[in-house]
Formats: sequence, structure tokens, C-alpha cells
Amino acid sequence: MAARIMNLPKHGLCHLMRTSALARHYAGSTGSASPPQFTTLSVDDKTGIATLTLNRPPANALNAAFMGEIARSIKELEKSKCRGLILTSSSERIFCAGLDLKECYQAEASHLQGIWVALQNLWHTLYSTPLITVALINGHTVAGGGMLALSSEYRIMLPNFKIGINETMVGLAVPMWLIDTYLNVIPNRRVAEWDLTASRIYKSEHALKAGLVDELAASKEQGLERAVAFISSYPKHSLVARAITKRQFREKDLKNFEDNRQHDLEIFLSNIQKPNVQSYLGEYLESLKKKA
Ligand SMILES: CCCC/C=C\CC(=O)SCCNC(=O)CCNC(=O)[C@H](O)C(C)(C)COP(=O)(O)OP(=O)(O)OC[C@H]1O[C@@H](n2cnc3c(N)ncnc32)[C@H](O)[C@@H]1OP(=O)(O)O
Repeated sequence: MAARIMNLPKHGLCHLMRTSALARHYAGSTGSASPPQFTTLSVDDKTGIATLTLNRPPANALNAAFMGEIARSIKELEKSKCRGLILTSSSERIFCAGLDLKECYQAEASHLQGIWVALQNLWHTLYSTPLITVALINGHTVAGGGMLALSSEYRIMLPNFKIGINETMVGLAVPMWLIDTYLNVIPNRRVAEWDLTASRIYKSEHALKAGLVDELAASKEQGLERAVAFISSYPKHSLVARAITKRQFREKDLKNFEDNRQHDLEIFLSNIQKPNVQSYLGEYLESLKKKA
């Protein structure tokens, strides 16, 4: 049975706890952090595999609270010595639509700063986690949603959805840490540069051919089975060595990010507050509304 967990035991595999108890645990263990609102987390006691389900309707658009919640869950799972993490969505159409653009439109600089810092922290937490990570992409995933998928180690996608990084189309530069993340998946620099400058969005089937995702699954249930099989394919005795090896692959990207964290924030703030970008954002949001 799926149950929310937050404060997990430090040794052995994770245990299931019921929602109310978890909320109390979480509030007690993290001081000021509020109880989870936008995610549900369940852990299979036998396999030690956690499933974190994104649940911020209608589009799982990322605001600071949502991103903080995902990052905190990952940190808690690391402490609990869980083996792996599956990221998925409660929506049948959208895995994640990226940053909450409504919160980026005509917002105070301090609010925009909070959003970007939360995005930076979430990327850093997911990209650097020793957990074995799988994105089960059961809906469209673009921009910040693409970041969640690409920062994971393995991607399983359902057919007929879209995946990609469309920042330039929205008027935002792709940050260096996301370029590095993309290159970690699509090492062909020319293809990567073209994709990211042109805001290329792939359909699932094409994403598989291009190597942007690793498998297609016919249904969410099949995707979950495949995700569990991927995580379980790593023998227990190899987990520490595996985590160190993963870290070594990602270390240079993480260091580059730390060296440029402040500059990266300044670029975002300067870009997003430009009158032409704000005006385009307003039109873009209208076009999303009209479509509905
Ligand atoms: C990545 C790191 C570096 C940069 C980081 C972040 C930058 C960003 O993330 S910018 C965000 C860019 N995101 C987008 O451009 C996505 C826009 N959305 C879409 O293209 C589609 O919604 C999507 C393909 C995801 C899904 O299509 P549909 O299934 O057809 O759904 P709808 O379009 O009808 O959307 C449903 C509902 O959600 C609202 N919505 C969608 N996206 C966002 C968003 N990013 N922020 C806020 N709200 C969003 C949309 O307006 C609809 O709302 P209602 O009209 O109220 O139903």
C-alpha cells in the first residue's frame, strides 16, 4: 500500500508509515519545513525502492514550495538508505510542465529569486544523489520537467508524449548546468547545441531513437515494473562503489555549478525581468489558457 513517508529510519531498508504519522514526523524532524503538499511518497519495504509521485495539478508546474518538497524527500530517502527512487506523476497527461510560468509573470524580484534558487537546489540534489534514479515519464515533460527527467539516471517514457527543453522559446537562456546535464545524456555536442538553441521538443518514439529516453513502456504499470527491474539490476554489494562512480562522472558538472551559482542566478533574474520577455510570457500564458 502506498503511504507517505518523511522521517525514515537511518539503517536498513525504508519502512512504510501512514500519512498522518508522517506529516507529524516531518514537521518534527525538519523544524520550519511544512508538511508535504504536492507529492506522495511510498517505499516498498522489500525492495527498498521509493516512488515519489508529483501531484500539483493541473500541470505539475514547479514553484519554490514544490521544488523544495521534492528536494527534501530525496535527502530524507538518502538518509534512510533507500536503494532507488522512481519519479512519476499522478496526472495521466503531464509529467511536469516546467517552472510555474504564472509565478514568473509580473512577479517581485525576491519571488523570482526564490524560484530560481529552489530550481538550482533541486537540480543539485537530484543530479548528485547516490540513489539509483529513474524517471517514469507518464506524460508531457518540458523545460524544468525535462530537467527532472534528464537529471535522473534512466528514463522510461509512455508513448505519444513530448519531452524537451524549450527555454529559448520562452525567452530564457539554458543554464550551463542544464547544458552539462543534457550532454550527459546526448553526448553529441552538435545535436545537443541544436536541440537546446532551437528548443527542440521530441515525441516519445523519436526521443527513444535519439537516446533522450532509454525505454518506452505501454502503460504506467509496465513502466513501474521496468523501473523496479532497472534499479534491482544493481546488486546490493555494488551500491557504494556504484554511487562513488556515479559521483565521479558528475563531479565536474557539480563543481562548475557551485563555482557559478550566483552568476547563474543573476543571468536568470536579468533575463526574466526584461520587458520583452515579460510581455512574451503574458502572451504565452494566454495561449496556454486559450488552448484549454
Ligand atoms: C530547465 C532548467 C532551466 C530553465 C528552467 C526552467 C524554465 C522553465 O521551466 S520555463 C517553463 C516552460 N514550460 C512550458 O513552456 C510548458 C508550457 N505548457 C505546455 O506546453 C503544455 O501545457 C504541456 C505540453 C505541458 C501540456 O499540454 P496539455 O496536456 O495540452 O495541457 P494544457 O496546455 O491544457 O495545460 C493544462 C493546464 O496547465 C497550465 N500550464 C501548463 N504549463 C504551465 C506552466 N509551465 N506554468 C503554469 N501553468 C501551466 C495551463 O495553462 C492549463 O491551465 P488551465 O487553463 O488553468 O487548465
